[in-house]
Amino acid sequence: MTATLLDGKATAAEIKDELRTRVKALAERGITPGLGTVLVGADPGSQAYVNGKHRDCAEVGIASIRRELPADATQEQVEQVLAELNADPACHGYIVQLPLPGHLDTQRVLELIDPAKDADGLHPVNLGRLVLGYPGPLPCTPRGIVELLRRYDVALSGAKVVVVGRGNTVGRPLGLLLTRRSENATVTLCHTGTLDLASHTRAADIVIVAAGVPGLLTADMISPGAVVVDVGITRVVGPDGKGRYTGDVDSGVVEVAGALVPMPGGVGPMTRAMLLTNVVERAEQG
Ligand SMILES: Nc1nc2c(c(=O)[nH]1)N[C@@H](CN(C=O)c1ccc(C(=O)N[C@@H](CCC(=O)O)C(=O)O)cc1)CN2
Repeated sequence: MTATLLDGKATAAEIKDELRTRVKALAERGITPGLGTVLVGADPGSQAYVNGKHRDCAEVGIASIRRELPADATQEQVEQVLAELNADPACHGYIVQLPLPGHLDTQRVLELIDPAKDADGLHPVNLGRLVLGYPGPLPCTPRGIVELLRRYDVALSGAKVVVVGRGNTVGRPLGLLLTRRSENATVTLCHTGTLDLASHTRAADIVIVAAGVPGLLTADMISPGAVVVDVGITRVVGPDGKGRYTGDVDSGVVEVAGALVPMPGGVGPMTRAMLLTNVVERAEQG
C-alpha cells in the first residue's frame, strides 16, 4: 500500500481563494483586515516566516503591519510595541514571532497581547476558552490539521486518535479540538513519559506526531491503512554540511499508511492559512 498524500499546500491555496472573497465583502463594508507581526532580532528562519506571513497577506488583501526590533531590545521596548498594536484599530490581529531572544520574558510578552487580537490563538485566555468550549480564536496549527482532515473527508467522529506531543502550541490544544462534540474523536495524548509508545500508535486510526523528534514514527508503529499527520519540523545538518528541515515521520511510513499529511507541504501551509482565517474572522466580527 502507498499512502494517499493529503496536500496542505493545495488546500491552503483553496482557503486563500475563499478568504479573498471574504476580504472583498469586508471592503464593501469599508473594512480592511490588518495583520500585525512583531519580530525581535534577525534570526534568518524567523525573518523568512514573517516575510511569508506578509506575502500571504498581500495575496488575499489583508493589510500588513510590521514591527521589527533589534535582538537587544529591552522587555519595555517590546511591551511598548504590543501596547501600540493593542490600541491600533487598523490591526485586527497580530502575532509575536517565536522564539524570542533569551533575555526576554516570553510568557509575559504573550500575556500582554489583547486576547481579542491574538491571531495565533495561544493567549492563556483563548486556550482557556478552548478548554471551556467557548468561542475565540483557535490555535493555528491544530485548527489547520482539523481543517485539512475535514476537507479530505477523514472521519473523526468515533475515530481513535493518538497525538504524540503535549506542547502548548500543538499537542495539548489539538487534543481539546478533536474531542469537541463537533469532532467527536477519542484522543490519547502521548508524550516523552509514555511507556511503549508503539502499543498506542498501533491501535490508532489516526496518528498525529508533533514531538520534534526526527523519524520518531516508523512503519512498524502503525496499523496498515492508518492516517498519519507529520507535524514535526526540525532543522538538521546533512552529511554535505547543508541544513534542511525534517519531520517526525520516517520515510517508510508511506508504504503502510492509508493517508499521510507530509512535511513539507502539509501542516505548515495550513498553519499559515489559519492565521489569515483568524484575522479575517476577527475583522468580520467588527
Ligand atoms: N508566533 C509564532 N511563532 C512561530 C510559529 C507560529 O505559528 N506562531 N510557528 C513556527 C514558525 N512558523 C510560523 O511562524 C512556520 C513554520 C513552518 C512553516 C512551513 O510552512 N513549513 C514548510 C516546510 C519548511 C520550509 O519549507 O520552510 C512546510 O511545512 O511545508 C510555516 C510557518 C515557529 N514560530
